[in-house]
Amino acid sequence: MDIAVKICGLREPAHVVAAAEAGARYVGFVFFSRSPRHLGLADAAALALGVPEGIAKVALTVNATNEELDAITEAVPLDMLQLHGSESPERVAEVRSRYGLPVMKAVGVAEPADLAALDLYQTVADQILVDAKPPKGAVLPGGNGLAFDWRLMLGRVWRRPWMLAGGLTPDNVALAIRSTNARQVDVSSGVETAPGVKDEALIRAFCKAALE
Ligand SMILES: O=C(O)c1ccccc1N[C@@H]1O[C@H](COP(=O)(O)O)[C@@H](O)[C@H]1O
Repeated sequence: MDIAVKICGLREPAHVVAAAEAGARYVGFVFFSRSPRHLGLADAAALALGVPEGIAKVALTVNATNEELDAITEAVPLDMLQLHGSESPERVAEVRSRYGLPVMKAVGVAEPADLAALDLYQTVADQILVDAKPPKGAVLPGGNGLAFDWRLMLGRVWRRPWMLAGGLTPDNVALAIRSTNARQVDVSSGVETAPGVKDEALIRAFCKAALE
């Protein structure tokens, strides 16, 4: 089975190397100051330069303004924008056209009613990211290490490529793939030893479990 892995929230060159060597197809950089994974522009630009050809560099933003997105896209060589806030379908379409980059829109899922948003966003985004809905009052809209009930995904078909996220770890990613039929998986906290602290061995273990 051809599975694509995204390792999100990278901050260290050694972790980019580990992700690349382990077969990840996407690496994510977080531009959200409240996240322990937040990167400044200069650090992100330097990190992006070390990403091997063929691995997509994804900028994760949360309700970013045009000014913020202008600064990010001017400073950092990117292949995709991940919109992880409450961006409307119109805003997703605007960002896609303004920056000429593929856009992946994240949608938080906790119950069947949440899936309707996926139908809507697939009409304007290049990809959709199905993540767990954050708990009420959470500081972060994602990256909380929280999974949702994968049975909600049974029988769902979308016309756009989609990625499964939320609480994935080296221990559960194979089951998550089998349970949801996902062809793409995204992880952040599941390959960390503390919030924002990635671990090479966990990155390699996650990729191995997802890809074998
Ligand atoms: O990782 C973050 O800090 C983050 C901040 C704001 C929005 C999203 C964030 N991460 C994304 O959340 C999902 C799930 O992460 P986890 O594996 O459950 O920790 C994933 O798509 C990350 O890209």
